[in-house]
Amino acid sequence: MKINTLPQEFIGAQPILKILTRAGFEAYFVGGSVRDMLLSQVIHDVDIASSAFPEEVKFLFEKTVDTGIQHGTVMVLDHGEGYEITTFRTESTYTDFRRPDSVTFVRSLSEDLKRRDFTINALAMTLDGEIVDLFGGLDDIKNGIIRAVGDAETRFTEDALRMMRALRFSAQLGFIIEADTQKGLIELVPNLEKIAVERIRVEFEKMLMGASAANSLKIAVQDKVMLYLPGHIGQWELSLIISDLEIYQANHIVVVWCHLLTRSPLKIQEMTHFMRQWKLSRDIMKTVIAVVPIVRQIENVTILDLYTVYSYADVLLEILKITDVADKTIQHVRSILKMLPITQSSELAINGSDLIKLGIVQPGPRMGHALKAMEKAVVLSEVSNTPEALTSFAKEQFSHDKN
Ligand SMILES: Nc1ccn([C@@H]2O[C@H](COP(=O)(O)OP(=O)(O)OP(=O)(O)O)[C@@H](O)[C@H]2O)c(=O)n1
Repeated sequence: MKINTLPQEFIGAQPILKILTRAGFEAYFVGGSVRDMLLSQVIHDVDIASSAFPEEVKFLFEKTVDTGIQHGTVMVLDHGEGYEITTFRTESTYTDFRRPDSVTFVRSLSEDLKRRDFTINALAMTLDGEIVDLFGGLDDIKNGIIRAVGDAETRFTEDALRMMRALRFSAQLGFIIEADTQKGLIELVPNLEKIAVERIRVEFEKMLMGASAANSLKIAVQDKVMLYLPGHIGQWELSLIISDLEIYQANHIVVVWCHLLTRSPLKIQEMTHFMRQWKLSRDIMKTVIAVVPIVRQIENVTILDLYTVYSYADVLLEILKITDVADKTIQHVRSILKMLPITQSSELAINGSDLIKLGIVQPGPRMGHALKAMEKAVVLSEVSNTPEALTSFAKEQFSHDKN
């Protein structure tokens, strides 16, 4: 198969491939960029794989940076753009970054492609758009299948994170996981415990933001993946989360965590412990701690007796259909927001430069604090949103502050 009109992202990198091939090396576009182009998705980084060894790449190009030389990756700088060139290699180098592996460089593209995770990620493309498909990746893209390259157990043993990647790609692309690949996953899922939490978290978050998140989470529950992830989310909460995700998915990682914890019965202290287990950033933890109690109050979530739910399922579902809890909550939040004097800080009647002109606050770190205080006072209707009211409020509050 040949792609006649290459997307811009590849055209910019074509001169790099030309230099490599003219010097007698093989060079291809590989990995996610080729997959995303074929799926008409946004192309992120264009990766290049080559038979040239790192020293040979550095000899051929004027400006290079050793971004991952021990793994065979050199970045070439060209017209302000950076392109990563990785030498064809055999062993998996995807294991935990805290345990650097030995890498064997090879001169053959097929050796390189066959140690990649899934057929859809094991496609290569030549400089002029010819697709190299050694493992049926094109058919799998057409038919919507996540299939390990060769033997699934071997691929998952090389890097257990690939099991999370299978679920993540399945959620993002709406692809099914092929039977042998799923069998390998079920077999090797305990190996997830050996993987750094940070790596698992990235895949888990991407999975939950995918359009088919509900389906992937269902598989994760059925195949016991959830048992090997940090923290503990109970069966009942998981089923709630899955049914939420069937309709709507988070568009940001903060929303992912707020959603999960809203559905959990954890108290604040326990939530902090759970989030530490997942090694979430301070910022995300702070947001979750602020947002979740509010959402819970609005929804008035109660912990239900599972057996009662089971016994009265039909009646309960009918009542829920009628009361439509989620929709009511959204309307409630919207009506609260509508009643507030402002919806964002830019609507404040005076701004930072007004405060400077009035000589109340000097430019510097106190400015942010002063603006936040004005915003909060207006939102809580302690001060009217007029220049006069805000000026006297600011004078009273801040003019004695030292800048
Ligand atoms: N555990 C992994 C990670 C990556 N890869 C290979 O390395 C390529 C690049 O990996 P990465 O940039 O992590 O992911 P992408 O597939 O590009 O996907 P995304 O950009 O959506 O993360 C993949 O396509 C795949 O061929 C792999 O075989 N095993």
